[in-house]
Amino acid sequence: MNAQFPAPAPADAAPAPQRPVVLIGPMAAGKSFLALHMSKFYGYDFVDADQLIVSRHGVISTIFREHGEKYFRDLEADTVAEVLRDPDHANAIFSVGGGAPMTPSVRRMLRDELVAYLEVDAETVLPRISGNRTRPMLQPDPERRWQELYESRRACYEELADIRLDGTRNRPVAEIGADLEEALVRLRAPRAGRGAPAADRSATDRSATDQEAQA
Ligand SMILES: Nc1ncnc2c1ncn2[C@@H]1O[C@H](COP(=O)(O)OP(=O)(O)OP(=O)(O)O)[C@@H](O)[C@H]1O
Ligand SMILES: O=C(O)C1=C[C@@H](O)[C@@H](O)[C@H](O)C1
Ligand SMILES: [Mg+2]
Repeated sequence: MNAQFPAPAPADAAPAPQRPVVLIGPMAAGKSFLALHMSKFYGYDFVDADQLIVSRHGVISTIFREHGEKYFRDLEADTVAEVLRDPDHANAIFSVGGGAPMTPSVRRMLRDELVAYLEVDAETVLPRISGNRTRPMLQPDPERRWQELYESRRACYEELADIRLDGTRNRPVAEIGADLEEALVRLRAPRAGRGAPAADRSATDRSATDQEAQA
């Protein structure tokens, strides 16, 4: 959980500049699909770390084969850092690869960002990756490897999540997207003055205050 978002601000402070929303979650959860949907239906910019890497360095399986995983992780960390510091991407829904948050430097960056975690179950994802021969991290047994990876990464996703999105039971992307938009509107709404009586504050304002108290 990111203790710094939303940042506490006095009532008369200028609004914080908009930041991208970083979508995390396991491989084939639907992060890129959701980010694209958010750009089409809600007007966010679409930015995807894997796509940027492919456009600049070629296909991921070849990068892994020719240079190894560490080389890919370094490219990935550089790409995430570049997008996060680019003011042109301030309005983006930014999907990152399933393994990106496992890199310590990426994890540190994401602790200061607004992070949405797309949670899924094996029943939803296994049909999407069954028989896959191109995802290097899933070889040689995609179904078994996907489950092992999710188990080992789940705690990290949970730790970083400001927003948790339910992508289980093959939920349609339109429903997941509506949940994300609703969460963003709530989190980004101007907050009531700190001195306002509790009854004047919305449930989200109260839960943000509770989060600060626990941070
Ligand atoms: N809500 C959904 N309903 C049906 N199909 C979906 C949904 N979300 C994603 N898919 C399908 O699942 C596949 C994987 O989705 P996607 O590429 O978006 O996953 P990802 O989380 O970005 O994975 P990676 O970590 O590899 O980048 C795609 O073929 C996509 O069409
Ligand atoms: O989960 C992972 O480790 C990966 C996920 C993909 O999005 C790609 O970033 C790559 O195949 C590695
Ligand atoms: Mg993707």
